Amino acid sequence: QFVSQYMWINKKADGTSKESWAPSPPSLPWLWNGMESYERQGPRIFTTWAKACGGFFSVKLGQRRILVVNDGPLVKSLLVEKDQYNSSRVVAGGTEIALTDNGKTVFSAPFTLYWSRLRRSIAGAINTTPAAWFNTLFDTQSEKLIQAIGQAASSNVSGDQLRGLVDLVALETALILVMEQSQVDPEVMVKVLDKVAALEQEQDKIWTQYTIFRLPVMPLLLALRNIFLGDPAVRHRNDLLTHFVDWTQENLAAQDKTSRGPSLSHLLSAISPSKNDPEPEQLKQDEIIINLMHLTLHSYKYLSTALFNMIQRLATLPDMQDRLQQEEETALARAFVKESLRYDPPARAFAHAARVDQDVDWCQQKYRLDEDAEVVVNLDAIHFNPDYYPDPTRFSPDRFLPAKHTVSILDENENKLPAHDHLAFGVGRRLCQGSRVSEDFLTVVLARLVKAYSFAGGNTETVHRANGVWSWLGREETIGTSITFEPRT
Ligand code: HEM
Repeated sequence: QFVSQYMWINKKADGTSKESWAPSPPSLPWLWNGMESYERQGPRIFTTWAKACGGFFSVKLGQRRILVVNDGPLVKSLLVEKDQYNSSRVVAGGTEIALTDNGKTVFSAPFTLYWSRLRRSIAGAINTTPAAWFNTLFDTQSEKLIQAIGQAASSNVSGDQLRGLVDLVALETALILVMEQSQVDPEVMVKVLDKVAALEQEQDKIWTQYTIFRLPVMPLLLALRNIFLGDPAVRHRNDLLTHFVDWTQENLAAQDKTSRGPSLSHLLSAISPSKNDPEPEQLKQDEIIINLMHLTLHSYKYLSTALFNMIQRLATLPDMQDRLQQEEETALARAFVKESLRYDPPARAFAHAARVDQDVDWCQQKYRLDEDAEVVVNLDAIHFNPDYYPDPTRFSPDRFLPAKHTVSILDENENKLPAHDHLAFGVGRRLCQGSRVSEDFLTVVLARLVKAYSFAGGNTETVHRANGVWSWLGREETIGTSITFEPRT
């Protein structure tokens, strides 16, 4: 592990020399390398470096070497066509290790027979849920947000207050989707939100960041601290887990089938055999609970971030509100959601790691990609490529209205046709399993909100947060400001 984390072996298995690393940004400071710039700017700094080094480059953040991909077709080649070689995950840093119980959740688990049962069950739970059940849920949750805004002390809702309301609705939606919990006391939800915030603060701390970026000596110092004082990330995680233990036990004690179909807790605790796996070893109780918790937190945090981003932006666009409000169908609302996920994806970068040493072909050159090296997909560059998204810095939902003659952002595009898709939900084997449900949820909430209120104010400036409880790459969110909501009569 030490060798793979701190040193790279320069020979191939056959004894010949490996290719060189892809070009790196010039003049980065010794030891820290690109770490400080990344911490300040997030993935936007990758786009700056891409201008100097090209669409595929290599950089060290601290002592963590990553390979950054800024080009859709190269993403396809590495993470879709060679997905069996490039779909593992490196779990690093106290909070990520604690939250995944050292790589045991779906977000980090490898693609072995044992863990593939987990993915099958999650997909099964989502796919067997009738569309009508989702429609009712999304209508109810939209109504709750509309009412909560209406009950706010004044029609001018501050940024923080709106974020709190969006957080509550997103957390409740996630709890219903994943944990089947539709009656959670709002006070308990506030406690859960506070505990997530405490976990995130832990991830923000400088020593956690130093470990993530593999600065020498830090892992040793942290291990010593944990021996004498305990690991704060584990403490916060266990604090959160108490709720999930209770909810899972409640679910398992209740009837298996509801109007929705089998519950995720039941599916995970009694996995049915596939043809390759006639007698599956069942997941252990602690693995089930940590997965349910991670999935709930992922769903909550991303739905909340995406929804808050959208409301803030829509508040700045009165003409778009008029168009949306007149719409019978939801095609424009859906296009708005897609454009918002292109423009402001909650995860502006995500990483898959290589399972084997290999060469990468890029611009008639071969570059090395070693086992355990991380391939980081930089959406900040890919989602703003003018060859796929004409006039890319203009926020324009119309580009996602159904049209002929479009391409995928993952395909070569000699004719410069517009793209019909985005990568906010990832790609390849690790593609987000909640992508369809999430886009549906966001579309319904947006369409209903704009029919209930006209709103003004809002702010579209975003900020990079180091704390993504599921990933060292953090997340990007709108800072937000107050919005005035006027009920439509
Ligand atoms: C706006 C909302 C959401 C966004 C932006 C989002 C985004 C993402 C991203 C970027 C990944 C990593 C993909 C990769 O590494 O290629 C991911 C993974 C995942 N997401 Fe989501 N997600 C959202 C909501 C949800 C919801 C609601 C669920 C389920 C109820 C869900 C389930 C998953 C699962 C299971 C994975 C792990 C896939 C794997 O590694 O096998 N997501 N998501």
